[in-house]
Amino acid sequence: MRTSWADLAANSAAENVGSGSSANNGGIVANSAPTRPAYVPPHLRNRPPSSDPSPAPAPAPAPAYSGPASNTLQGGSRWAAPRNEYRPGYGGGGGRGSGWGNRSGGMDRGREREVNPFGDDDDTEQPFTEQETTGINFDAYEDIPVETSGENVPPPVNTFAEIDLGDALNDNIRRCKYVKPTPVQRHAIPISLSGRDLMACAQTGSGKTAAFCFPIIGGIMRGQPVQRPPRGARTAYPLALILSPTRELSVQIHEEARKFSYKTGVRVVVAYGGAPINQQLRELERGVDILVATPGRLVDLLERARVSLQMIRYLALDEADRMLDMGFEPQIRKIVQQMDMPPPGVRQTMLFSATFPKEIQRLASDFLASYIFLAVGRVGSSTDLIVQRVEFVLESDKRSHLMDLLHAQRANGVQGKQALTLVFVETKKGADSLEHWLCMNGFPATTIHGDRSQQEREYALRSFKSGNTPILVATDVAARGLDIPHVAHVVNFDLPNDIDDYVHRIGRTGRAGKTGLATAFFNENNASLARALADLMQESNQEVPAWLSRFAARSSFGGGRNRRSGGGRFGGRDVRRESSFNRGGSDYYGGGNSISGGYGASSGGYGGSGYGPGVTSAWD
Ligand SMILES: Nc1ncnc2c1ncn2[C@@H]1O[C@H](COP(=O)(O)OP(=O)(O)OP(=O)(O)O)[C@@H](O)[C@H]1O
Repeated sequence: MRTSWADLAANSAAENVGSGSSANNGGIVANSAPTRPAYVPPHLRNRPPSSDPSPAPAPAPAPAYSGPASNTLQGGSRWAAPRNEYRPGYGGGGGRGSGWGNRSGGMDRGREREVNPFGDDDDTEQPFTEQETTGINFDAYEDIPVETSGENVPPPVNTFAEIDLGDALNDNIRRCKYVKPTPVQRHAIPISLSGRDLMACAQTGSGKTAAFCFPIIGGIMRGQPVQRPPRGARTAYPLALILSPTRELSVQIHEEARKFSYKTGVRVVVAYGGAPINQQLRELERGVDILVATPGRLVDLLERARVSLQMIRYLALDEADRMLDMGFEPQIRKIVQQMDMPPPGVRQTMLFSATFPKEIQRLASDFLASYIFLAVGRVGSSTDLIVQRVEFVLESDKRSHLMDLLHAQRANGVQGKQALTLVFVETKKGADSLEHWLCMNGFPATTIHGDRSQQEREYALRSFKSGNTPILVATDVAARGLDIPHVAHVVNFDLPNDIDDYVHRIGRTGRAGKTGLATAFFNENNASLARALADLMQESNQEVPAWLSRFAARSSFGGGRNRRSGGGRFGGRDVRRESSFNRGGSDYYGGGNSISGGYGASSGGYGGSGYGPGVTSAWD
């Protein structure tokens, strides 16, 4: 028997409230070094002060795949700068392992102290142990069917210990309290470490960020030494590029990547629009191994010749389907195909998302070479950890209905604390107006949308995360990727037109094994979404109201980009399995492998009217 939504909210709140503030420090951590330090490439960092700065190349493990590892840019003589131009300066240390050369060992030079992104001084000597509490409920993921396709797929691992990530990175995994890899990590990390290109689809909140960060950081640590331009050069030459669609998501990925790369000697820099470019330029001048960026700001930096992509070995697109849709595709093509980035097969490319429409998969194959397709759970499915409710609410009743929900939630709150509630609306004006109305009615709320300044956006997010303002009214700018602990309830005050957007929105709760609640207000205006919504809910074992089923039966296949129309429940995975897929021989499909659970034939397809309306102005 189902409990009431208020009970669910209370339960969810109990799980989500009170395990300490997660206030976000936000943005780039300013370094307090009095003088500007020289950039030191990873292979020259962490050497004893008296040692010869000329590096002995790290003995890189023989790669199983001859792609990026044989990159002619690696260790090449493109840059004739004398090696003693580089001076140790960026912190590092702690490495104990063999086979990781001089990248993981060493010490802080005192020239520039690496800020501890964990904000503590813990030591990390304890081994990985199952007993440690991480808050993640792995049982929730055990039954998820996994499918891979492509040639020679490397086998998954069960533990981090099985993966050769190096001591420094392993220490950081412990600091993050990750005891064992999530399913997407179990599969994706060995694939990426073997050098293969990857298109990976896994549910929201299932740990995709680490799945692409670990192989990049590990790869840079053990890669061949790279010679880059001398100190003081104005152009930065990152080895890895991680692109994401929003500023806040780029900031978040940067924060995560800094934790994972702490004391590895790998330097991560973020560049995104709306923030002063000068500070970002200064960070880039100090050197960058991994650049996390939004496309607009990156194009700006490329046009100013402040960043060159010619040494890129790793390209990761987070929210890849969004990055390749109509709104972003031209910018992505410019960055990836029309500047100086090495082509597919030379660089290694990783695409990650919780949703991967087929037309986007087809497009994405332009950026990949002989890739492996990985689906953890059905492509575009929502996690069963989220209890989904859909209620029929007329436009004119939405505010009072929201008020009822919030009152009940407050009454059921834990220790008088309002659980964090994220309310999605369609327009920026609508967001401001609803925020004002909520505040007037005694519910502290803030907003995040594209008309707010970046400072306001970051402030709003911090205030929400810390619980100071427990209601955040947002447009789709907050729909993807944001990992905000303790969000107990997502309300779709206005439903999106696209079911994939709905999947990402509700995915702001029910993350990392925790449960969550999502409530949608539905009325005639959303009829085109009815079928996709009903199918999605059914797939995730949710109660579908009879009235929604009637709407779904009435609605034609034409609206809502109904990805399930014409397909079986588990149909529609790797597009290469479809006979219609033909990229002129530039790629191939090497067979499929369903690891657990069975999938029907790939007969699905979009019955919808083409890809959605493109990008709303909320996006960066
Ligand atoms: N192996 C692990 N053990 C414990 N927690 C983990 C592990 N991997 C990731 N997490 C945590 O799970 C949460 C969700 O991870 P992440 O943000 O990478 O999800 P995601 O799959 O990228 O979600 P989305 O699709 O919404 O972008 C984060 O708080 C992260 O720290």
